[in-house]
Amino acid sequence: MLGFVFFPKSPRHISVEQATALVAQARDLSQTVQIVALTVNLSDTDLEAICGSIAPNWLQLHGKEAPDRVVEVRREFATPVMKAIGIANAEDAEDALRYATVAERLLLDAKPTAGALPGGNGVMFDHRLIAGHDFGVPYLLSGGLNADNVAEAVALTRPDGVDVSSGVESAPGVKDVARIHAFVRAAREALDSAAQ
Ligand SMILES: O=C(O)c1ccccc1NCC(=O)[C@H](O)[C@H](O)COP(=O)(O)O
Repeated sequence: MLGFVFFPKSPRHISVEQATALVAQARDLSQTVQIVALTVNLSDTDLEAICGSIAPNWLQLHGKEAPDRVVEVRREFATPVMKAIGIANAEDAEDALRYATVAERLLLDAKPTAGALPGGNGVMFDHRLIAGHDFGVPYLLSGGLNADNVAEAVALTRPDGVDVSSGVESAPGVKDVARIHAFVRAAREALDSAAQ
C-alpha cells in the first residue's frame, strides 16, 4: 500500500495533480500496488476530486469522521474505507469498536496532542491498551514504528498489518529508500512469525 496525504498543513501534503502523476507511475511499475488516499474530514466535493483523479483502492479517513459519515463515504465513492482511530486510553480502544461494522479496516494510531498534526507525528501509543483485543475487523498498527521497534510491537499486538511514515524518513516529509527497505524487511518478518 502506498499512502498519499491530502492535508495542506502536513509536510507530506500532495496536490491532486502531483498525486495523479505519481499514482500512474506506481501502477505502471506494479500490478499489485494499492493506492491509499489519506484525508481528514473532507467534504464530498474534495473527495470527488481525489477519487475522480486517482481512483484510490482505499480511502483512509484520518479525522473525526463519525461512523455515519464512514457509511456515507463508502456508499458515495464505492471505495473501501480504512478508519484511523487515535488511541490514548482504554476508552479509545473501546470506541474503535463503533467502526468495526462500518469500515473495512481500522488503523490504530497514537492520539495527537493539541496542536499536533492528526497523524504522522512519529509517536507510539501504549500497545498494552490494544493487546489481545478483537476489533471484529482487520486492523493496521501505526504510530512511531520503525525498523528497530516493529518486531516487538507486532509480537505484542498481532495486527493484520503495519503502517509507517516518520520512521522511514530522513526529515519530515522526506522518505528515505534505505529506511523503507529496512522497515519492510523487519515488518514482513515480524508479521510472518506472528502469523505462525
Ligand atoms: O502523515 C501525515 O502528515 C498526516 C497528516 C494528517 C493526517 C494523517 C497523517 N498521517 C497518517 C498516517 O497514516 C501516518 O502514517 C501515521 O500517523 C503514522 O505516522 P508515524 O507515527 O509518523 O509513523
